[in-house]
Amino acid sequence: MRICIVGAGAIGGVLGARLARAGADVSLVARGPHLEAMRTHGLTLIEGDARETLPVRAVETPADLGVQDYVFVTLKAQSVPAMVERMQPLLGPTTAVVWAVNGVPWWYFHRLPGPWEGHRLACLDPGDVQWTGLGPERMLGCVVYPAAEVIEPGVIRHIEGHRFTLGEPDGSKSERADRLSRALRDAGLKAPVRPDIRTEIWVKLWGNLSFNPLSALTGATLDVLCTDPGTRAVARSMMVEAQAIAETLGVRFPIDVDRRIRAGAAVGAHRTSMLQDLERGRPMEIDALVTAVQEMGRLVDVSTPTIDTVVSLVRLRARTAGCLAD
Ligand SMILES: NC(=O)C1=CN([C@@H]2O[C@H](COP(=O)(O)OP(=O)(O)OC[C@H]3O[C@@H](n4cnc5c(N)ncnc54)[C@H](OP(=O)(O)O)[C@@H]3O)[C@@H](O)[C@H]2O)C=CC1
Ligand SMILES: CC(C)(CO)C(=O)C(=O)O
Repeated sequence: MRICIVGAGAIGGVLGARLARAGADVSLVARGPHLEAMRTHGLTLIEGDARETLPVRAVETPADLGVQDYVFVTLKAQSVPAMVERMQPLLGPTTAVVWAVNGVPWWYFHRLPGPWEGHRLACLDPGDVQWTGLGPERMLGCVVYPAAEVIEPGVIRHIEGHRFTLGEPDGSKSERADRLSRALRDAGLKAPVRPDIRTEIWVKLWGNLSFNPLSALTGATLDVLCTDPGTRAVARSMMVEAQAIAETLGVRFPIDVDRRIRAGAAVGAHRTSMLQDLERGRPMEIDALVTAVQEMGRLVDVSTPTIDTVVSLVRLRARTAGCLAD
């Protein structure tokens, strides 16, 4: 089974190191000093007090690798369109593309029974580049629960979490999802296959759509955002608006907003990935995490006053810091 990880930074690095350690046929696509470090010294994974360096196959050009059985996308959402053409040599007729990216996926409405089946979200896939170039039928949903960080080139700190929940967009039980789940389990990760991946996406997204922009606006860590009465109230209102959108689209949340906020607080003094991107002067993942939810609100006629306010504030924050993705 040939597995490729496109965008092997923090999350892709955890996956790559775990799969390589388990003896899987895995290749990593990366760039810059991080790629050079992995080529020269191997990929170092730090988990708690354990530090291990593994030899990995790491390349800059996907064409060097040929057709794969599974291609994990672990890029930030806004980096994917520019990679679509370069990914073509990895894709054969049966290749599954595992969408391990936070936020609303561009294929959200693919095979979603109901009036919006096949609808395209403009802010996520302008010009349908991903829809045409990757193809929604290749997509296997994946909700990423671990937290990780590239602390220096070639070195990943896996902070917590082991679950990569998988699911087919049409909710079917498939051999490709089961096979990948077994491979991830063999690598010591948790990879349950769920019949309703969109519910999982929304539960994770609840936190990202509110905590991430609020952290970028305030500089606060999760524990503070979730307990300060002011930011907690703003996050809660955004989550309630998002819940109304998701429920209109048929999602039934297995937990309530307050439990989700408590789970965020329990992560502790963590700087969200959006805050980290802002601090490092990197493009912020605003559209997949927040703007797409606003766009879905317009689609299903649910008003989103708090989300609208936060979108405009965080976009301006990103623009003034030079961190607005193109
Ligand atoms: N980190 C975390 O704790 C969590 C992240 N997520 C989600 O997972 C996804 C991945 O995030 P994360 O791993 O943190 O992101 P990272 O930025 O650490 O990893 C992405 C990697 O892709 C590389 N890259 C970007 N463009 C290209 C290109 N054209 N060619 C080759 N390499 C490229 C980046 O390189 P460069 O650095 O040079 O840009 C980077 O190394 C995101 O959607 C994120 O929201 C989900 C849960 C937790
Ligand atoms: C906070 C965390 C790790 C989990 O919600 C995350 O997804 C992010 O920082 O973007």
